[in-house]
Amino acid sequence: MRAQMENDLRLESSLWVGNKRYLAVLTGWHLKWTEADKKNRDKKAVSVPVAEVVGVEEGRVEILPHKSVEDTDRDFTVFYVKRSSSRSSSGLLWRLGRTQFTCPSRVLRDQWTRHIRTALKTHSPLRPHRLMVFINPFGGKKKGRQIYHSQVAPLFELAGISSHVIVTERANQARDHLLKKDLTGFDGVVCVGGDGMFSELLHGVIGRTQQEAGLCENDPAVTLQQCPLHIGIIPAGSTDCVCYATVGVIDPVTSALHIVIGDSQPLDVCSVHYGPGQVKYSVSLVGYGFYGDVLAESEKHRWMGPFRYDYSGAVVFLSNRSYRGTVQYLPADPLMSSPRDKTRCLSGCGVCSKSTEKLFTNSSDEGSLYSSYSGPFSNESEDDWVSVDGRFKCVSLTCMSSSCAKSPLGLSPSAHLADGTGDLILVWDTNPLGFLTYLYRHTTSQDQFDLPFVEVHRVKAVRFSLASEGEEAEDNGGLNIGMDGEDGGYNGSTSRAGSKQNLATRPEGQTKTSKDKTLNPFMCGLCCRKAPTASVWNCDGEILPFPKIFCKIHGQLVRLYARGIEDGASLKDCAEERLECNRTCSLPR
Ligand SMILES: Nc1ncnc2c1ncn2[C@@H]1O[C@H](COP(=O)(O)OP(=O)(O)OP(=O)(O)O)[C@@H](O)[C@H]1O
Ligand SMILES: CCCCCCCCCCCCC/C=C/[C@@H](O)[C@H](CO)NC(C)=O
Ligand SMILES: [Ca+2]
Repeated sequence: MRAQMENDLRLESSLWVGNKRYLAVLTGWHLKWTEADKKNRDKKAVSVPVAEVVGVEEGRVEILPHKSVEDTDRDFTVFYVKRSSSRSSSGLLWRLGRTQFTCPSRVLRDQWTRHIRTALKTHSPLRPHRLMVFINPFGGKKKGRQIYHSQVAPLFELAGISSHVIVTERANQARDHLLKKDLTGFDGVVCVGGDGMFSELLHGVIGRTQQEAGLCENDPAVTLQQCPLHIGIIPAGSTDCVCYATVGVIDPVTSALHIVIGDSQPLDVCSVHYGPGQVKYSVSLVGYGFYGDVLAESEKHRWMGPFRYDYSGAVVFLSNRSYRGTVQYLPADPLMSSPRDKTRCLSGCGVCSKSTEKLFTNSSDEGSLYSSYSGPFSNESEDDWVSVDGRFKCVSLTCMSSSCAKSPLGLSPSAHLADGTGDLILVWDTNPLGFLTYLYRHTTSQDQFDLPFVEVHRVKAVRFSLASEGEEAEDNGGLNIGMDGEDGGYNGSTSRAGSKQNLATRPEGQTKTSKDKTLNPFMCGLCCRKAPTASVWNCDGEILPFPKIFCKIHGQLVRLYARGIEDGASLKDCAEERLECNRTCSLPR
């Protein structure tokens, strides 16, 4: 059947590109053209997977930066994905490649365009035909509209995608639209903005899917239904962490091309249950302590634009806070992978593919992806939970590496996009220099987990609650100085929650005295106020002012128009220094 289709689509002709003659061959999977010299010996050859052909047009056509069409009888123009490596990021930049072919006759030209279009339909079933696009005109540097109209819309038009564009007028408009309005006929939704806009789409798409399935998303016991609508991200925000961690570059053209060719990347999602029966979703960071405080501080300075995070980071760092609490987690299967295994989740990741088989019972059947998910944990008991009690600088949970321009390897460099787990990072209270070392290592290829006051666990679920008032009063608000070890390092232990050996594992050396305070050069008056006893949660850039939460990772709950990070030159540098590639398939597909 497949061979028959392959044969029907096959086309082979001698065509001209400029003033050179080429042998052009279209099979079901590739379009290849090979330069032929006078003796017909092969010279230069270009091969483009059909899956990466963007479109074909009659005549001599140009799209970017401006559209121009010369309507000639014997010419056709093929547009496709062309890679160029970029040293400043971890992935590869994609550009629109273009080749103009001249045929000996109009009949042959029409045969070529027809065959290429049929091949696209046959081999790229996930290419979108209709998209709903939400533009946040105020995200990042406020260039969302311009980015969409100049760099993205022409590509959508070339690929024959019809888009319904909504420029938002208020926060949560995109989310509400997805929850309430008619979405019939749309293949996917796209946001032009930052992580906050992505989060709106995430909530809208997940909420809508559960509504339609008659499921109560607020109930932590419910196994959520996979979302059929794909999400595309055109980066135009401040951090653009989700885009960076799933594509490897912050580049609107690259992201638009991933959408156009219908790439599909499953993504783990963490549901965060808080307050009286409420839920939020996160893919990049559920963070308490430092990251919560930075977000709360940065919201006061939105007018600064993307710089607000640097400013607030410095303010919060200088205030040197830490918080007491109890963290409980359900460990993931250690045989599958580990956050310290120094691998990296790249396009075609083997760990994620193995997880697909585990997460979905009939993974060989594509249609079953949305129906037979077995849930993040069905067999575990209370005895499987591990409980940790102490004073923390920050507690972070991330479903993916959360790499971004500031931290090219991310919060957890070996985390996976679609393995059904998250990485829980506990940074125990330490002195300012120690914590600065931890933060600084995010910006380099040094291992931020190789510090005595940091631990990381691959998990399926997490609970957090504040210390009781008595415990908190006992050791509130102190400061240390000096590097790790005796003064601030962690030497606590953990216990199984269910085994009731429990808790009280406060790291030694963290008793705060007034003498410590007088020694601290970072005080600058900021700490003279009584330190707050509770922080807030940062849920992908949104503040959750409820300390007590329950988080559960839902493997591959949504799908993005992306394919994970492609191995680029700069990534190779990282790999040589510290990380090994665990990709199982070679690209392009
Ligand atoms: N028209 C609008 N007016 C005000 N706020 C909006 C509007 N449209 C969307 N928003 C909200 O603005 C918030 C921030 O937007 P966005 O994420 O696009 O940019 P950012 O905050 O600069 O980037 P990042 O989230 O990557 O740091 C989002 O949470 C979104 O809910
Ligand atoms: C001395 C240098 C210190 C530099 C510290 C760099 C630490 C970078 C860590 C970045 C983690 C980003 C995680 C992403 C979070 C997003 O969900 C969220 C929304 O955009 N962004 C923020 C900043 O909260
Ligand atoms: Ca994951």
